[in-house]
Amino acid sequence: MTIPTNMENEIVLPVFNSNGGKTEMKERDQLEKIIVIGIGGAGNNAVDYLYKQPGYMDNVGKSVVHYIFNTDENCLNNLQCENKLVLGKDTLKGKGAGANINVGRNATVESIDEITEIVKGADLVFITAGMGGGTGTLGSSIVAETAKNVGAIVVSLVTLPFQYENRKRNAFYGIKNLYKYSDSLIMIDNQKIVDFYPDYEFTQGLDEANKILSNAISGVIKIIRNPTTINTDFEDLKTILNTGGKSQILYRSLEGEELASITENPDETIDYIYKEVTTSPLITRSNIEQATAFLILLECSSHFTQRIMNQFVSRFSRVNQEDDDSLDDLLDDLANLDDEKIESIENNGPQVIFAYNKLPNSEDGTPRLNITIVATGMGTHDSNRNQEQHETPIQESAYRSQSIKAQPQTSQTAPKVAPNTNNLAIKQNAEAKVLDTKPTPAVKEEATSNSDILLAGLQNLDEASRQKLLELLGGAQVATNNNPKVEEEYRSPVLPESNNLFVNQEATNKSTQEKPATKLSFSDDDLDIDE
Ligand SMILES: Nc1nc2c(ncn2[C@@H]2O[C@H](COP(=O)(O)OP(=O)(O)OP(=O)(O)O)[C@@H](O)[C@H]2O)c(=O)[nH]1
Repeated sequence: MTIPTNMENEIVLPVFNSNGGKTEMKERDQLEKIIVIGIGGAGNNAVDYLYKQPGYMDNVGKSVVHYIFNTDENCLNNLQCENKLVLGKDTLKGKGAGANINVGRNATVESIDEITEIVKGADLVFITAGMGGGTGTLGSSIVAETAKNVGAIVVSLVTLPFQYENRKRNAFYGIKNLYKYSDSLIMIDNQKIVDFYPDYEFTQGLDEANKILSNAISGVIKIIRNPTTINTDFEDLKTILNTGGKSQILYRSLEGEELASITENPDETIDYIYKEVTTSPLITRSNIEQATAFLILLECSSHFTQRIMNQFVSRFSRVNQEDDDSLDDLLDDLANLDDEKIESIENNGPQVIFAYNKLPNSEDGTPRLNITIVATGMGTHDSNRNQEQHETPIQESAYRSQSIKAQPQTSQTAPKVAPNTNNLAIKQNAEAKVLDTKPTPAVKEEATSNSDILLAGLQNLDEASRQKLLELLGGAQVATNNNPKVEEEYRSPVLPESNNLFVNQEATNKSTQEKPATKLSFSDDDLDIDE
């Protein structure tokens, strides 16, 4: 990808102050539009950490739009990021959601038109939040759904609560919803901060988690934005994320003693690097060995020779050199090479898209390595790389195929608050969003940590709830057109009393060929609301 230098093609993005009103305009070029949104206190802190990363704002951060959303206006005012949105300001008057996920969700829904305006035209949206609190837990999935609605790729990065907070249940609701609207979901387990850094001062420990969140975000942006010797771009990221399954973003920066033996003892050093990269202490289990596709950016000093690079990347692609020998017969007989013979070539290993950038050696001459990996396809049944065999995020969702790719924002007018059809659907779905999926006893027995419970739960619900969701979305989008009753319900800060929040039964019946509508039962009693 070449970065355009022609400033005539600039587009203009709206920037909000803490009142949700536009205060200034910023100019960007016509690169893919990338937006980073931190929602709730933890999400805000992660974006703030990103701002503080040395060199980030002077480099790739310049071409990215950053926002912080929160119900708590004070929290927003204390942070560096200039683009701020107070959620649910009319109702909450800038006060926080008080750890009540119902309040946080309604506040986000109240601000849905501003959020839509912000994500309009986005190609890639990062959403970061802490699961378990009032604002970010369900607010994040509403933002994610809105971003999917404009056709963006959504990468979500969240923290799981400390065990002592007793917020696992809320966190589970949040993760479950966010998972549906995310092309990639990365989870950092706060509890592991205690296990890995028991003697760190409290905020220093939190910063370790914030560092991982912000490194993952900046690593992916670098893959897209930084011109590299072997180039990668946004399309490469899309190819990898469209492989389907769960995905993981890993980042590691290494230098010094541990790498010093890379030229004398490459095998041992590569073992060390592989372990360092794939076992990041705070990230929930990644099962990276199950990945079916990788996007790997290696930025390294001159110590990393062709041979070493080949050995290292082969660890991920699981290439067996003998497989390549079997191609000799075909190469010797090129004149008779027909499609059938080409079809017989097996692509057994994961797909790997590789980017490389040379780094200067460190001052004392020792090696340096920054590695960013987007791994995906974990949890799909077929680990072969043939993409057609996977249910891709785009293929699987009628909702996504209906999504409208918005045009880049070119107007200088303030964001409108007129409701649109997609927003109404989101508002409606937000009410029905939380399914009744308490972890089964079996899951509880197996689970040993926050992340185990959450991950086991996600795996459990996946197929059935996805189907339910598709039915719901198919009906709901048609149904909510100009339905003032629905609009009114969504404006309401509290949920309707009815347990059955599936609003338009008639449309759903039509969309499911007169089968009974899928009922998504949900009441406030299902939520673990600390009041
Ligand atoms: N790693 C990390 N986790 C955090 C940080 N701040 C909060 N958390 C975690 O995120 C969870 C949610 O907290 P917040 O993000 O502050 O909550 P919120 O979404 O703003 O919700 P309300 O405060 O209730 O409006 C907490 O339970 C913590 O586990 C942070 O700076 N770093």
